[in-house]
Amino acid sequence: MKGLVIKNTGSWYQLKTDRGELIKAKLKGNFRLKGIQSTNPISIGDYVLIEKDLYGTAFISTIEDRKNYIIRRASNLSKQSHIIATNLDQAFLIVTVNYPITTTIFIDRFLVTTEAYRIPTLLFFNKTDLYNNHDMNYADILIHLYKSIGYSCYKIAATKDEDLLFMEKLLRGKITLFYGHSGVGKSTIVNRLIPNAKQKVQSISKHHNKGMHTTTFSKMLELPSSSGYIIDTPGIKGFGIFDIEKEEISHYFPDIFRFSPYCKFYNCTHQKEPACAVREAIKNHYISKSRYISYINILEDVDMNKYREAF
Ligand SMILES: Nc1nc2c(ncn2[C@@H]2O[C@H](COP(=O)(O)OP(=O)(O)OP(=O)(O)O)[C@@H](O)[C@H]2O)c(=O)[nH]1
Ligand SMILES: [Zn+2]
Repeated sequence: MKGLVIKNTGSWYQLKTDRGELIKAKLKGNFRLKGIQSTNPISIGDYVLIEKDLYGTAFISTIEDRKNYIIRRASNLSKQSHIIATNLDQAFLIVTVNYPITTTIFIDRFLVTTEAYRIPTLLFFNKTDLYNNHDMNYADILIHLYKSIGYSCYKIAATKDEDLLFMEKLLRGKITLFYGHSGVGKSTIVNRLIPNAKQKVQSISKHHNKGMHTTTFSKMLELPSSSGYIIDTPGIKGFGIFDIEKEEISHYFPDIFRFSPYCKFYNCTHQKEPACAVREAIKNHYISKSRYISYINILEDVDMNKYREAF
């Protein structure tokens, strides 16, 4: 029997089988995963094969190859990673230009991660009902920028039924990761799309002092009207990209990567090298300065061999 892992409690897994049943399963004692060193060999989003023993207990025997995955370092000191989710079809980045402010560095760090993991990403500018003229103008500038790079962008308000209906259509039949700063409205959106999800919604003032490295087990929430799933990531403040080379970072900035083949040096990092086509493109406004600032920001982390949460 085949199953999709939709919840991990640490000691057992909840699966949705290909027959549509919900079952609990355990991991076989001798189960080993080749490849990534991870604190959790099985993650939500994994497709697994299940065997039942004589007593009817279900065991996960095999895991199918993953299309992609998203990870973070298990803790600051550890070299091990923690897989947050696998086999994602898309990611929704929820952004607000105010209440709270989402910076372009935050947006770009997330986009680099999803580019690296080849996860299509859509941007949703939420809380538009609260925007004044200035907020709306700024949102439009950002939307213009990110659309020109190739990302779909939408203005929404979690309070508007038609916006939720629109989101729901984009979620149908897909596994979607929700991500965004604390307080941008992820739980509000999830609760309205999935009325029995009961994701905690907090007032803005209570959003401080949330534990950054508490190991939360993410879960997949099934949409009532379709075969889609949402992965909410409460408490997770960043993902990481492991083993990335300096020269590789610009590959995950499509707008910068477009120009880098024309740099004099094939391994140009677009900082101080002569005849750099990327810096020339910035000068001529083909690449936005804010994107270059984010690029340098990530480069500096790699330079210092520093693993920082991706944003
Ligand atoms: N006016 C307005 N308020 C919203 C909107 N979306 C969310 N809110 C409010 O913003 C606050 C924070 O929303 P949450 O849904 O808890 O935010 P979150 O992104 O889930 O935050 P974390 O769980 O900390 O990651 C709540 O008070 C919501 O009612 C919106 O579109 N318009
Ligand atoms: Zn260059």
